[in-house]
Amino acid sequence: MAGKRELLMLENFIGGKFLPCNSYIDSYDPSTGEVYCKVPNSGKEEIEAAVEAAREAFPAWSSRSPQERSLVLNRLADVLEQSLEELAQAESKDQGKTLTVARTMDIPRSVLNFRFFASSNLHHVSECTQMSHLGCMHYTVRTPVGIAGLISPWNLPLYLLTWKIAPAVAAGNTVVAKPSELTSVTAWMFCKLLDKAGVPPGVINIVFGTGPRVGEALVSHPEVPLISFTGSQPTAERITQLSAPHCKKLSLELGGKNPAIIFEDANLEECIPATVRSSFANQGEICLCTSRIFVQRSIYSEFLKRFVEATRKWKVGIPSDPSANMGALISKAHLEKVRSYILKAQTEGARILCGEGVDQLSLPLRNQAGYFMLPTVITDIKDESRCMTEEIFGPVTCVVPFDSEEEVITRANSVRYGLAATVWSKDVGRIHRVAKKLQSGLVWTNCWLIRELNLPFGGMKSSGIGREGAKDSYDFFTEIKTITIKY
Ligand SMILES: NC(=O)C1=CN([C@@H]2O[C@H](COP(=O)(O)OP(=O)(O)OC[C@H]3O[C@@H](n4cnc5c(N)ncnc54)[C@H](O)[C@@H]3O)[C@@H](O)[C@H]2O)C=CC1
Ligand SMILES: N/C(=C\C=C\C(=O)O)C(=O)O
Repeated sequence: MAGKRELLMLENFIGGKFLPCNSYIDSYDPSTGEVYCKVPNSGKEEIEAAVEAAREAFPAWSSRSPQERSLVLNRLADVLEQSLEELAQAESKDQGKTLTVARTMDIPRSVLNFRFFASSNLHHVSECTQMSHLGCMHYTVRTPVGIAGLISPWNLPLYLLTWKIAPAVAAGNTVVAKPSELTSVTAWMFCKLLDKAGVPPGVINIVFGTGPRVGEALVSHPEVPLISFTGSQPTAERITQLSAPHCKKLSLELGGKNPAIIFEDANLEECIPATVRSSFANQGEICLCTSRIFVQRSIYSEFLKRFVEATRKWKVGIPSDPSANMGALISKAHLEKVRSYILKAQTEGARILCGEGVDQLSLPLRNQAGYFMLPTVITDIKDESRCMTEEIFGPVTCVVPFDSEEEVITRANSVRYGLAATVWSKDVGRIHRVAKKLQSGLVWTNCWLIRELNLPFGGMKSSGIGREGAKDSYDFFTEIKTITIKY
């Protein structure tokens, strides 16, 4: 008889120490549907302890020079990089994404997050103005805000967690972070590296558990003046309510319903593979993924045919399969939610051209209870349909025709979200016109997801509040003060 498999037991990391918790939550391997890990089910008590540790560490950490803090961040990048393979394996197992994506995107970007903010933090300048007629000068100073509360989602676990931790600590704050309870493993592994990198105890505290229990305890804590959150719009609404009595600083990076606009002069050789990737990368579980594809009518049939052919080649496989383009979705509940959108579209008269319900998924026996589905293309669907207006956050994309530039801008802007758009055309004038009129925090033209970390990242409308990036993150994680000197 096979022996009982040992579960991975995570612990909170508070004040430089790993601490057990009174209760635990099951964490599943999305590629098999089996429980393989136990995550602390923390609450108020653990948040109290983490805030206390962060409070104690703050005076010394915030008094260090930016150069000294940068040295620590660079060491952290180095030790993360030395553990790249181990972290990639763990991220892929915990999240369901392919090992290739974890190896080439998630972990390298986590390393880069520390290197990038270690460097950008050395180059901030402040403003100064003169009032010579009054014998005055004025200047601004920035100081760290204090204890930063950071809440991250499950789609890019270590990547998005470090995108918050790095700028927060670079600016001199100490942090209490709460990763998603669905994907906590790499955050816990990251804690094991902090001492080696010379991060003092209490500077980075990580508390695990669910949103309603430990997330709300963190958001409501009166000594945490700032919350940076990435996740869903309903959770952002709750965080906003809980923060309001304390007037907390908020950065909210939320979902999208991102359009791709493909004009008749687009280079389809480049556009089709890029749009397959923008629709289905990371199982469609990236807030920047395309989910509404508008194609100019004169090339609509040709595009659709070639797009469906290319989608059918986007291989779903077990995460460790090097030839797989897509792994498993995050959870059973999420898989069911994504599938329910496809059923809804069908009942509204839309056509499913490939994927769910049309093609056959083939998986090894051991993975048949995993949360896999095929990339799915929907057409003949109305702009008002739920599939065209709500964030699905899975491998599902809709393709519809359009006639004119003005029309497609109105239709692209007709949803509540405004995060990322892509525009495909060779006409430079049109690209500038359309990009300017799109209600979207990011517009990629003739490409997708080329990131420039220096520049603002974030969304309009229900896609969020605030921006992240070199200067934007620094502004968010510091308080500004204007000082007047009369001489
Ligand atoms: N980056 C994005 O745009 C993301 C969007 N989503 C969207 O949200 C949908 C639901 O996914 P969820 O995992 O439920 O997202 P979520 O927004 O509930 O979870 C994100 C993080 O917030 C925490 N959280 C949840 N409730 C909280 C509360 N009341 N107070 C404080 N923290 C709380 C979670 O524990 C997690 O760490 C997805 O289907 C997708 O549409 C999900 C994850 C990332
Ligand atoms: N925030 C998300 C993606 C960010 C990507 C980046 O900063 O490059 C998300 O999917 O939630």
